Amino acid sequence: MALAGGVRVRARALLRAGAQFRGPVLGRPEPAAGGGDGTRRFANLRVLVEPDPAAGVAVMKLKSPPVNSLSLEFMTEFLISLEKLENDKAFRGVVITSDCPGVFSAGLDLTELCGQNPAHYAEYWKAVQELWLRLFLSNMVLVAAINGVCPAGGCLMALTCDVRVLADNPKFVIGLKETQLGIVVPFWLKDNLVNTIGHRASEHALQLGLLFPPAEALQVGIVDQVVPEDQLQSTALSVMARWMAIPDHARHLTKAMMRKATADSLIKHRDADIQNFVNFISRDSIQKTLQVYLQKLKQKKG
Ligand SMILES: CC/C=C\C/C=C\CCCC/C=C/C(=O)SCCNC(=O)CCNC(=O)[C@H](O)C(C)(C)COP(=O)(O)OP(=O)(O)OC[C@H]1O[C@@H](n2cnc3c(N)ncnc32)[C@H](O)[C@@H]1OP(=O)(O)O
Repeated sequence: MALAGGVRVRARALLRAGAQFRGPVLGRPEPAAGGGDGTRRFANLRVLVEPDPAAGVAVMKLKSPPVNSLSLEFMTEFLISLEKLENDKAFRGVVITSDCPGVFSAGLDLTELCGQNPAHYAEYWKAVQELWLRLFLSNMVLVAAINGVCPAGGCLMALTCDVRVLADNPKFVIGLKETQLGIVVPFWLKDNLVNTIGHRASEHALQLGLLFPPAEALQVGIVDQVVPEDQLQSTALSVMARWMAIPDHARHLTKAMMRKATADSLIKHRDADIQNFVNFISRDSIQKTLQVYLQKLKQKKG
């Protein structure tokens, strides 16, 4: 699936501005881009990709400090990296994890949702839809190695994955807390949750805006495994190895079959969903609530 129009334009702008794959990452000298040794890492500004072509797997590390919030730039860069892996036949699986200590992703970037104009909200929501669709319909096996708090839009990303492994730390809660912020999850994210944990559990989780700590997350089924923090990466890779043992075409066709109806319901109503979002987020009452919330977050330290 190709990037949607607005996101593609922004992607091109980012690439022109230099957000392409580059050699040295984390201060380590590496072969020049295109060196072809098959082992080097590559990165744009906010996503670090560690490829292991021999295993057919890449680890994507979200590194948009402080909290990996889903800004337009971050989502665009993420999708560029994902598309690059999708287009490279060497890669059949991706582990998604965070490079920001204690936070997988804080979800939608609240500064993108506050005090902007309708055109911006429309562009932003289109990018959120695109992020979800591209992950949800990915040909590759996606394993989320959740090494931090994972609320709302962070959970959205994790829910698109085939498997979620959560590090066992009571601070690492996961869930769709939207109602606590006075906002409502879109129907397609609700469907994604229902497909994952069932209808009744979703009703409770969504209405109450529940954030599940590890043991509860496992019990309700929003994650598949909880492991000690120091075993997260190795567990994610061994889960991946199990999935990689299945012939790709059969696995992928099965995944597509299982997910088609849920994805189609958004694909058929993308414009209406954008309009709905713009109308909702532009309301004075919603703007006020989000601004107060953002201010509270900012004052936390002070
Ligand atoms: C069609 C449908 C119609 C309508 C639907 C409308 C909307 C639906 C959207 C549904 C999908 C998803 C929604 C969302 O994702 S909303 C965002 C929800 N996220 C949160 O509530 C998390 C908020 N953040 C936190 O709780 C903490 O920051 C966190 C992640 C626990 C980390 O804590 P800590 O390490 O202590 O870090 P700080 O809190 O000090 O934060 C550091 C820094 O980051 C800023 N920040 C945090 N979160 C966000 C964010 N989500 N967006 C933007 N900025 C964020 C924070 O303000 C601090 O900034 P500073 O300048 O002070 O450094």
